[in-house]
Amino acid sequence: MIVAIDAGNSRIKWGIWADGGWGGMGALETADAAGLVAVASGWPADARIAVCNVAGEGVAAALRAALGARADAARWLRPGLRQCGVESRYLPPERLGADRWAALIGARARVSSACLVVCAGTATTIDVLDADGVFQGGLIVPGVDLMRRSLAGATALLPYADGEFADLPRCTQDAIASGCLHAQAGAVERLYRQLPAGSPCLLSGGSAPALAAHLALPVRRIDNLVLEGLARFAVTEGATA
Ligand SMILES: Nc1ncnc2c1ncn2[C@@H]1O[C@H](COP(=O)(O)OP(=O)(O)O)[C@@H](O)[C@H]1O
Ligand SMILES: CC(C)(COP(=O)(O)O)[C@@H](O)C(=O)NCCC(=O)O
Ligand SMILES: [K+]
Repeated sequence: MIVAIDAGNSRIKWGIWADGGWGGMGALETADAAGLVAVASGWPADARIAVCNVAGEGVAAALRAALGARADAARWLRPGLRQCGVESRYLPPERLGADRWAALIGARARVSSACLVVCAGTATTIDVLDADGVFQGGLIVPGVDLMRRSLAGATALLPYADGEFADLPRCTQDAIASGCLHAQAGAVERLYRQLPAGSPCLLSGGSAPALAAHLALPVRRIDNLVLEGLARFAVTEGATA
C-alpha cells in the first residue's frame, strides 16, 4: 500500500494506492498545511509514503510534522537524470519541479509514444516527452486562475470576476476569461506542434476542466497524473530497495 502526496502551491493532494488502484483521495489548501496532522492520522500505518513538494520549506516541515515517526522512511521524489523509464534533458536536472518529474513518470507509465504532458495548476506546465521516454523540455506559464488574478491585481479597471469564454468577447469579464484560456490553449497547441502528429496530450491539474474544452488536440484527461507518477516511483523504489 502506498500513500502518495503532491504538495503544490495551491493545494496538497494525496491518494492511497492499493491493489492497482486508488482506494481514496483527498486535498486541502496549501495555506492550511497544518491540517495535514489530522489527515495523516487516517493513513494506513503500514503504507509506503511517496512525496513531492514544490511549495517550499515551510510546507516540507508541515509534512514532516504530520508524518511524525514515519517521516524518515518517506521517499521524497528528487528530479534527476533518469528515473522510472524517464530521462531528463533539463539543465540542471534537479531544478525541475518534483511535480513535473512525477507527472512525466506517470505519463511514461501510461503511454509509450511521444506525448505532451500538461499540468494546469497554480502554474501551467507543458512538457514534451519523446517516444524514448526522454523529457526534451517544456514551458512554465502562469496558471488559468493566476493569470486572471494578476490582471486584477496589476490594473485599475480590471476586476477579478467570472466571465464566459467566447471567440470574440464583447465585455470586460468575457475578455479576461477568454484571454486567459486562449493564452493557455495557445501555448499548449504551439508546443504540441513539436510532437509527431496524433500524439496524445495528457492533461491533469485543478484547472484541467477549464482548459480541456478549448484544446483542439487529442486530449486525455487524467485526474491526478502527479499522484500516479509518485505511486509508480514508490513501487519502483520498493522493488529495488
Ligand atoms: N474544485 C475546483 N474547481 C475549479 N477549479 C479548481 C478546483 N480546485 C482547484 N481549482 C483550481 O485549480 C488550481 C489548483 O490546481 P492544483 O492542480 O491543485 O494546483 P497546484 O498543484 O499548483 O497546487 C487553482 O488555481 C484553482 O483555481
Ligand atoms: C512550475 C511549478 C511552479 C509548478 O508548480 P504548481 O503549479 O504545480 O504548484 C513547480 O513545478 C516548480 O516550482 N518548478 C521548479 C522550477 C522548474 O520546474 O524549472
Ligand atoms: K502545475
